[in-house]
Amino acid sequence: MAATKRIKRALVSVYHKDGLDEILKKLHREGVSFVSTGGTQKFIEDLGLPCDAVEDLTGYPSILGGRVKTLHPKVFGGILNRRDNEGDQAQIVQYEIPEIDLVIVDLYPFEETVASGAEEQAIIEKIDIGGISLIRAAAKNFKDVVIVASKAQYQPLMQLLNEKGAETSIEDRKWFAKEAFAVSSGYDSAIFNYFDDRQGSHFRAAVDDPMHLRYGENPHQAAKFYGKFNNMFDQLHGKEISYNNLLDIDSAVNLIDEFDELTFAILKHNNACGIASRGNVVEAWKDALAGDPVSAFGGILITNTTVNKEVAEEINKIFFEVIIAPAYDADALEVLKQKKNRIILVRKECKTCPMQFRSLLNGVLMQEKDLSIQGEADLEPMTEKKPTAQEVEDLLFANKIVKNSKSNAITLVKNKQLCASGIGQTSRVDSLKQAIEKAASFNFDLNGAVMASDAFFPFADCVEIADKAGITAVIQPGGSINDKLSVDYCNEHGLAMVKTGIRHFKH
Ligand SMILES: NC(=O)c1ncn([C@@H]2O[C@H](COP(=O)(O)O)[C@@H](O)[C@H]2O)c1NC=O
Repeated sequence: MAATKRIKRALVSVYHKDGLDEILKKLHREGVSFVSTGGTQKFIEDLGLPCDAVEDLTGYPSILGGRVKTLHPKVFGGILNRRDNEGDQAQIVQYEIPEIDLVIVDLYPFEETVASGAEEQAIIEKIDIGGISLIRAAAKNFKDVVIVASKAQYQPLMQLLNEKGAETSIEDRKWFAKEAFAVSSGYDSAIFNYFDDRQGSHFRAAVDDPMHLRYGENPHQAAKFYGKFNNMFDQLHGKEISYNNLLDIDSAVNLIDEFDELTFAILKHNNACGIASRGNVVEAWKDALAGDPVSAFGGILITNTTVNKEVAEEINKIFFEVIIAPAYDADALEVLKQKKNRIILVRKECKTCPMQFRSLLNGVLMQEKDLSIQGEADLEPMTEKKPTAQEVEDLLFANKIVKNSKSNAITLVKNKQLCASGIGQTSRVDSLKQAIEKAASFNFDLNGAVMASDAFFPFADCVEIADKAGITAVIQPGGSINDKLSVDYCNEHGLAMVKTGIRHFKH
């Protein structure tokens, strides 16, 4: 019980004053006295409670336009002195420093100021110095001091006061200290993001309000998303987003962003199982669905055009989890909302993070996102036969899909429609065989189709299998010491092959 402490004096310095009334009144009833900075002091006194001015404690006024108000040994000595350290105690007596056992801070709203589009000078003034120092000091001395570092901790503090009066245990204080360091590290990360010219692009484990997810990869795993989902999407309908939903949504967005033409795509487990570019949304949907109507069940749908009622009625014939579009006609929404759980998302104008992170072992991997897109000018012919104009369009189309498919990946395309992909196989030959078999099972005629490979061909086996399936043109990165084997085969059998020089592994 030795670690139980009673709060006697609180330093309160909050930017937003709301939400504190009941806490302050309760603390007052428990005999706690207050010391406060200008605006907060006025707020406390307006509640009819006594409050000392921090200026009277320090003997200094607030100076430099409020940049220095609590930064003083009388304040920090009162927080940081170790109650069981003789030297510390002698010094606080010598310098007449009153002890402070509770610190309540609500920091200057830095992120909100940045988001409001304010001028740089206004933003810089919202970098809290005194408040963050108070938080760090009080959290460091959690053995003796309670730190309430943001409004999010008002409720736990109120609960504590209701349960125990002004008494706190070491466990209570340590919990508040942990929360305080989450606030201070999140705050500094936000400031770093502002100064970093790749804004928002780095890993911020400490963002203040992660999005709660329905569950993780499996229902027995809890999960959170550290990001700003609502900046990217408006959810119009459906159940709470899950971890797998987010992975699929990310894959869907990355895929659709490759296409300028009107396109519809269906994804399952992060890979496209159907995609087509067409002159109107109904045709695009129908030809995407034809790619693999079996896998489409329970899939993620994405398009880069408005969803109208006609296509909504077509889509409604199958079960799917999520639909993403830039806009929906009102009558289309009525149709899509018929199923209660369906997640309907409007994609907003908002950039995705240009960096990728992945946790493994005891750390986090970071890499630039694969943002390389190949156009016609990037295609280098490798064979005597050159691809036709139609084949070039299909090769570029296939290359965009294979880039967004799990390696080893092979994609077969005809007339800007995905015929089939082979994905996530340990050998490229297996990927190709899987794709050919799948295309056949959905009645695709591969004569005149094209093949994309996410990495080079070490042997001629893939082009040989492709040729026998009717494929007439191939796109690949090139760069194998054995490129010649595949090129020779294509020359002997009249296939066109182009290389891009860019590998698109996706593990
Ligand atoms: N400069 C200081 O010494 C200082 N001490 C506390 N603050 C902040 O001042 C705000 C409260 O000011 P007021 O009580 O005057 O409204 C709080 O957000 C607190 O985090 C300070 N301001 C910025 O650093």
